[in-house]
Amino acid sequence: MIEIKDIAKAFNGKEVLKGISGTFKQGEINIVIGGSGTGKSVLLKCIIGLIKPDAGRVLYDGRDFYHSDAEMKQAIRREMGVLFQGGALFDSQTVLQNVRFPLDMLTNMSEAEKHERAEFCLERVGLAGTNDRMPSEISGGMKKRVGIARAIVMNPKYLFCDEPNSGLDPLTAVKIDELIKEITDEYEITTLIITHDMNSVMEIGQNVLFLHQGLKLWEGDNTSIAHSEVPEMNEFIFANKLLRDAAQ
Ligand SMILES: Nc1ncnc2c1ncn2[C@@H]1O[C@H](COP(=O)(O)OP(=O)(O)OP(=O)(O)O)[C@@H](O)[C@H]1O
Repeated sequence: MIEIKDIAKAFNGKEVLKGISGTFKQGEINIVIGGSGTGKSVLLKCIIGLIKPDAGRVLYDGRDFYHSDAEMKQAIRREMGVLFQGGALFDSQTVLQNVRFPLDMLTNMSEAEKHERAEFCLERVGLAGTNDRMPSEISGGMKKRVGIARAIVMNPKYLFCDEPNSGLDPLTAVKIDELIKEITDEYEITTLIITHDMNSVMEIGQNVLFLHQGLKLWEGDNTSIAHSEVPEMNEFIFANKLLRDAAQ
């Protein structure tokens, strides 16, 4: 479980996050949604330690990240898997080398163990047999899968996905969502996704936080989202005609 408490962040006097709190439960898909520029990426970066918030706390199973010593911070970092926007693969490395990269950097496993673990993760995401392909030789959906394999290679307790569906066709996007959900269930991971994709929210969002101009305006599950009485959120979700029609 991850708890965030009153996270605030300003850049050059401009408040981007104005005190965000929430709880992300283990084994669940937690989604932060909101329009462009509402602070989703900054919040994610504050949670994973890439940007230090001006105020607030981030608790990883009770361990206060920003009030931990270097050793504890390092231990928490090793429990995180991150799927970066666009996959962020190394173009000059093969698929297998990309997946085993965290093992090379952070473990002293033998070559055979690293190979076996990376291959296992590639199989788990449906990419058996692609070890030696280069990122330029695979599709956008496959790149996301490689990114997921790399994010889970260290067996994370916490999985963070930044816009996992960006640039994918709708069918591939659904498959990626399903894969993230399956992996979350299977390994009981605390998963946090940031997105503006309402399809993901409706498909897999078990706990959804809506951000607007640096504030959390709504929180709930995907079954109650269509009945929200928050105007800003209704405007955001019903921008999608299909959802508008479905709600009538
Ligand atoms: N390092 C930074 N320095 C200054 N301003 C920043 C920095 N990072 C983000 N911002 C500002 O913070 C605001 C929120 O940005 P953020 O990237 O979190 O939005 P977002 O909700 O993720 O948007 P999008 O969905 O378009 O990615 C924006 O106005 C952005 O310009």
